[in-house]
Amino acid sequence: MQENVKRNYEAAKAQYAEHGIDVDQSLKQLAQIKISMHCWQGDDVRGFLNRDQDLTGGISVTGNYPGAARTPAELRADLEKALSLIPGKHKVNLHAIYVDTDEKVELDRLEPKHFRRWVDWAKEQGLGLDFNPTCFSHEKSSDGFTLSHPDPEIRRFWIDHCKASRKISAYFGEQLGQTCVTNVWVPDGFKDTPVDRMAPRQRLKESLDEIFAEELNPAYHLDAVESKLFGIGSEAYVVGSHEFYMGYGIRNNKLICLDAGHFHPTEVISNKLSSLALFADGILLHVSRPMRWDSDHVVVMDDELLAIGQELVRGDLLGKTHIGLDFFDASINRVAAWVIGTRNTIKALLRAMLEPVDLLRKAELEGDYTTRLAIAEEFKSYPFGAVWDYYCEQQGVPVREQWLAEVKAYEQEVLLKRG
Ligand SMILES: C[C@H](O)[C@H](O)[C@@H](O)C(=O)CO
Ligand SMILES: [Mn+2]
Repeated sequence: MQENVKRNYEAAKAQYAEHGIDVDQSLKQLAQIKISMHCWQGDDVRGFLNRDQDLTGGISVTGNYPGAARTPAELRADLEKALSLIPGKHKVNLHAIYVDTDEKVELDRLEPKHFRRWVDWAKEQGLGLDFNPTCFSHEKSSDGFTLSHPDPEIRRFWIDHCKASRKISAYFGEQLGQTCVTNVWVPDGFKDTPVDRMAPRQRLKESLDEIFAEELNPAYHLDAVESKLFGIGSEAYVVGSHEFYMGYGIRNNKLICLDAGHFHPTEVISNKLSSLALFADGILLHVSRPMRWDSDHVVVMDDELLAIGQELVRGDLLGKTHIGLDFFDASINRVAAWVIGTRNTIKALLRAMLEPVDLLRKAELEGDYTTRLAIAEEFKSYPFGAVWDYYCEQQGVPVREQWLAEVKAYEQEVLLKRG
């Protein structure tokens, strides 16, 4: 261990201890938290199933930074590089289009065997896996509708795809001995004001009921549903709105997925967690950074990220929350994007764990808002960075920006050699 890292850590630990904060205990807790790192940052949400298909579904990736992964093997190598620079043991979140098989197979016919190589790799790396049906970037979603489509044949295709996805998820869970969360997000919606808001929602509900009809072992598989306010091309109306999935998830014991970019621009998901936690079985987060819209920028240490960490820690919600990431930026090195966003998410949790919550809560209960504000502000400059450095060193990953040199070397040696 670097001498200065250890020395700074001991000094920081003593400062926190003065307020009753057990830093070693916090680091033990932090090491238990798995972040689900989304594979789609590695290749701009292209996948391997229909590589010539444009990205659709009202989401968009901009930038042309060289080195995007072109094959499952390249994507795994990039993920490995990123994960080697992030402290802790985590999960990788796959979309169905990231299937790794030599067979030509359609989305509704996918089977666990088509993902065997991913499972072998995850076992080898000691990782968990999460999953998502891909209800976009396909000819059968070209008019913007999938599970709520008025045509029963198209609906059937997407229902079967989602059912197949649950089987794959259960297989992941069984093989890896840990829960696989499978998140259903569909882009369905209208660009302009609809006449009938009810019928598509009724159809979506019926499709979901059929998809979830088969009970699967929750030790290995959990379902989540993700809402959205608007997308590109669904500005006026999204079938799977927040109210729709709040109702659906609570009534049917599904995890409710909150994506940081899926609400009104001044609305924050941190303020929703405590309410949702009182009524929902569990929560899935898509930690993202909306820049004026659902732009999926790389997660940085901003107020909202810290607020999410604080809500999870203060509300004791880490046990019922699955933390996933959802950003995609093709204007910077994609491995660096993962490292920055994932390290920040973990760092925000650490910052939240190093706050004198009991003291702040007591001040609030007593109506002493002066103390609440004063202490909260002073703690913003407490030496959490020294604790973070120590944690990185303890977990065997680079301290501070030292990881960047490794990414730059990987860029030279691997990424820039891709055509
Ligand atoms: C690729 C993801 O499934 C997608 O980003 C979804 O989670 C979403 O957030 C759509 O806006
Ligand atoms: Mn999302």
